[in-house]
Amino acid sequence: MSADQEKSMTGTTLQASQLQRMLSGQTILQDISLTVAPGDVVGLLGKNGSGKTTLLETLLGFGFASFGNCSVWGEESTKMSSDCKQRIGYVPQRDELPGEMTAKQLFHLYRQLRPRWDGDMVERLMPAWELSETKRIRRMSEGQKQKLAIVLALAHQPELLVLDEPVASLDPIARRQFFQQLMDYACSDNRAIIFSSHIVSDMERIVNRIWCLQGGQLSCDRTLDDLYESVVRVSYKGELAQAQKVAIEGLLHSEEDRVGGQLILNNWSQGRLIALQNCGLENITVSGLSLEEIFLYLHGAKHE
Ligand SMILES: Nc1ncnc2c1ncn2[C@@H]1O[C@H](COP(=O)(O)OP(=O)(O)OP(=O)(O)O)[C@@H](O)[C@H]1O
Repeated sequence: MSADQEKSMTGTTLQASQLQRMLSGQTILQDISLTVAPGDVVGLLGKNGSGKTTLLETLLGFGFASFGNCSVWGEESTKMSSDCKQRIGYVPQRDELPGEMTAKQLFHLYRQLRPRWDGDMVERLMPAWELSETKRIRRMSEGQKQKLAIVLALAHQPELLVLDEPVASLDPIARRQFFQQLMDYACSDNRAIIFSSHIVSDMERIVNRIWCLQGGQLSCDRTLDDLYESVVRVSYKGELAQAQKVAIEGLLHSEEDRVGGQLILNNWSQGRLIALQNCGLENITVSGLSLEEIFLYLHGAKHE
């Protein structure tokens, strides 16, 4: 193992502290502190306009923070050396591929620029993903362009892979192939992945950490397991007075039926069961939620 590889196994891949970003006089990102370590597969969730693209672009140094700082492998994001950039793969939300070129021409170019180019992977993925090497990129469909952008981002075996809505234009079969490829890629311990997507069910299969952006602020930065254990559905028999309900910590949602009801609670711990029993509730059962349900409840978007 090289010294560089050893360093990235143990060190922090990416770090941001009190990050703020203003655009056209508006605060888009506010007070964001986070770290990414080798082995992290981070899913970035947030409503339209919550700041996901702006955050990813700022972390990678495509724009300057108005306050705070961010760095990749210890190098300030906006001043990264070319060595550092070589270790990153990025798929932007909007296609930025040169339309007049073919994939074959692009590969030829990239192979010269990127020492760790994995020609075997490219040769395997192109037919598997039904991509033409000889068609001009501008004649490709949006989904085909997105797939090509993913191949290009993966082909130099980056240690940090950042994907901004990589599956938005992909059909269900292509999405499955993409996630399989991403899982293979994530198997190597020294790699880290950050990707944003609105398709939460897909994300759930691969990530081990979740970031939620709400109005430009990082409202959640938790491991997936922690989130599953923390946000739960509690079913009960009995009746809760309004005053009792208001006093329940972390209550995200509640609904009642003739014999009892359900509570969706944040920050759940087994110790809280006694407090609910003390409210006179019986037959209390606690069950988990899907990531999509958790996301909707945390955003107050799940209705009775
Ligand atoms: N150059 C800019 N000038 C002013 N405002 C901007 C600029 N770029 C983005 N914004 C605003 O910043 C906010 C966040 O945009 P961003 O694209 O980061 O959101 P997003 O979470 O990626 O959204 P989506 O899910 O729709 O892709 C939006 O309100 C957007 O209008």
